[in-house]
Amino acid sequence: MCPINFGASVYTEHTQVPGNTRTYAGLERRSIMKLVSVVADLAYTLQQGELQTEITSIAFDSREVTAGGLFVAISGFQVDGHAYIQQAIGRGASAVVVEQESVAPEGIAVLKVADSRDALARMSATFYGNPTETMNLIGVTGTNGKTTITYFIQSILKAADRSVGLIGTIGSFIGDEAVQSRNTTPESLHLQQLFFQMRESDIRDCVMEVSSHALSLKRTAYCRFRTGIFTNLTPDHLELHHSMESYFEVKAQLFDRTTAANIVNGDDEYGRRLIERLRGRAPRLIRYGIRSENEVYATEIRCREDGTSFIAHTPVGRFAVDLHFPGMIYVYNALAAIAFGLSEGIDLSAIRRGLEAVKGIRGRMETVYANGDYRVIVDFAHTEDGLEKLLLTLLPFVKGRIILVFGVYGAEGEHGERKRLAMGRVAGTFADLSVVTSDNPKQQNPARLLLEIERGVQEAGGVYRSFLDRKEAIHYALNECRKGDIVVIAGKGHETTQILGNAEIPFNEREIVNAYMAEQEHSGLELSAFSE
Ligand SMILES: CC(=O)N[C@H]1[C@@H](OP(=O)(O)OP(=O)(O)OC[C@H]2O[C@@H](n3ccc(=O)[nH]c3=O)[C@H](O)[C@@H]2O)O[C@H](CO)[C@@H](O)[C@@H]1O[C@H](C)C(=O)N[C@@H](C)C(=O)N[C@H](CCC(=O)O)C(=O)O
Ligand SMILES: Nc1ncnc2c1ncn2[C@@H]1O[C@H](COP(=O)(O)OP(=O)(O)OP(=O)(O)O)[C@@H](O)[C@H]1O
Repeated sequence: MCPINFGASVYTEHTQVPGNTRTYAGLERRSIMKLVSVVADLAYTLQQGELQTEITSIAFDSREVTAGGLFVAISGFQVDGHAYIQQAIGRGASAVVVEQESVAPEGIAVLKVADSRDALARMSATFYGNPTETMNLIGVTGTNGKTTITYFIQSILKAADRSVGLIGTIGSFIGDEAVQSRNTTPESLHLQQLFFQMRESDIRDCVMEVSSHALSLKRTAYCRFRTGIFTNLTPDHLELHHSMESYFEVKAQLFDRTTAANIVNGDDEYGRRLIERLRGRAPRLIRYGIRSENEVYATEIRCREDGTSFIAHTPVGRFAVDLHFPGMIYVYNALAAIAFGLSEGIDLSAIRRGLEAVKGIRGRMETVYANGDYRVIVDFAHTEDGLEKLLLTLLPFVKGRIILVFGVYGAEGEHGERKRLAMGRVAGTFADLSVVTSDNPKQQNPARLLLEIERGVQEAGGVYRSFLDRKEAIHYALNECRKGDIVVIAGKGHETTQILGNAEIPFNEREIVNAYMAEQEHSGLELSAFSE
């Protein structure tokens, strides 16, 4: 019997997902497992207490501990979880797992491990009955394109009449039920809870985004992946990985753990390096890309303002596809999903139906306002590569100017600064007007971040204006918009908050744009503000 504890607070997230968002209230089921069973596959030293202690739940946050729970103390980036052991015990924890010498009252079991994050992953998988052992788990990794590919795969599996779970940046789905999430790849405990719930709902297929943070921080340890998909690798998250080499090595780890297929972008520089490494090894390797040397490739690619058509070539036949997304990046993302469909033996007509059924993804090339004269797009482009590809996709279709509103979140220090400079250069090169602003500056000085971005725009000879306040920046861009122009608001995509200091403030770009436009229309100002 597998113990379950889905309290209402098990999964507290910030971003919104579309659909009927699932809450865990009312789902709480309690079972009890002896500590000795929870740690059966764990290397540990028992410092005090009893292994016969009964455990009702696991928590890595003291604020979420419930009576009879097991608290795992993690030394974090911000604070040290060991400082919250007393709080966890105060909330009823009957056992704690630590990686530093810690004191606890008599009667509380204390287990010392080498790595708390790894221990959390191990115990969570055990506690929830190792659900991925009986699942078809597909992991998608790479810098850009993960979310889109997971949505394409979800839709292909649905077209093949299979129930599917999805875990990623915009949120997670247990079948059609949405679950909000904070991270692209949730913490190991939350992952195992999601997998468990999927199995409870008879869902065997699950497609998930696997971020490099997740791989580094052991969130996906003890998950059994059948298929791995690699999209591309361009500079991002270097504050954690320090170099592209170690960023690549972390991503590559996923492909040592797969059992059914590895699907890799053969046109990407790092994809080719991965292919060299995987060639001749099990499991089956499938390369995708535009070039015909790949097993799955595309010809006759035609981009329209509202979509892209192409002929997909596969070892078992070719077929026409018409995507609802404009641009080459979506051809790549679709080819990855096609390769997956093939590896699963799904027939080509279902693959095509699945791809064409994806009408839009929140914050991915999303038109949030349009009238005959101008269009406002929100997109999640937040890397140099993503921003460049977004602007290059739009360039052929814009009759007037591209007005780009963007900021760059990037960590403190040289990597963050380099990212801001690089994205500033891209904006200065391809946008007619850059409106530089803030994007989750968090604890950093927003004015300094803007100066670093501006330097890039200036180096590229771009025209720009800067506003610390993102809402003001959007208003300025909308007010500047003339017939034929496109306003692109990049960086936040699906996100609905702005993080300033430690505060997370509601910030919905769709609402801001539409409220402003409604106001203009109402006051009759549109004639002057949006004249040619
Ligand atoms: C940098 C990073 O990855 N941070 C993650 C990390 O948080 P942390 O180490 O900073 O946690 P902390 O605040 O120092 O706390 C340490 C420990 O003390 C505990 N604590 C804290 C306070 C308290 O009162 N009681 C208590 O027990 C915390 O629950 C935690 O276990 O562990 C947390 C729990 O798993 C994550 O939610 C958190 O992700 C934060 C929100 C984050 O922004 N992560 C980003 C960088 C991230 O992971 N991104 C990737 C990639 C996205 C992409 O592709 O672009 C993702 O997968 O989302
Ligand atoms: N194949 C691709 N190559 C380059 N850029 C892409 C690609 N696919 C999408 N993008 C850009 O990256 C943005 C994010 O796309 P998507 O959400 O699919 O990627 P992701 O890998 O999930 O990102 P993240 O992990 O940061 O959430 C898109 O809005 C688009 O601008």
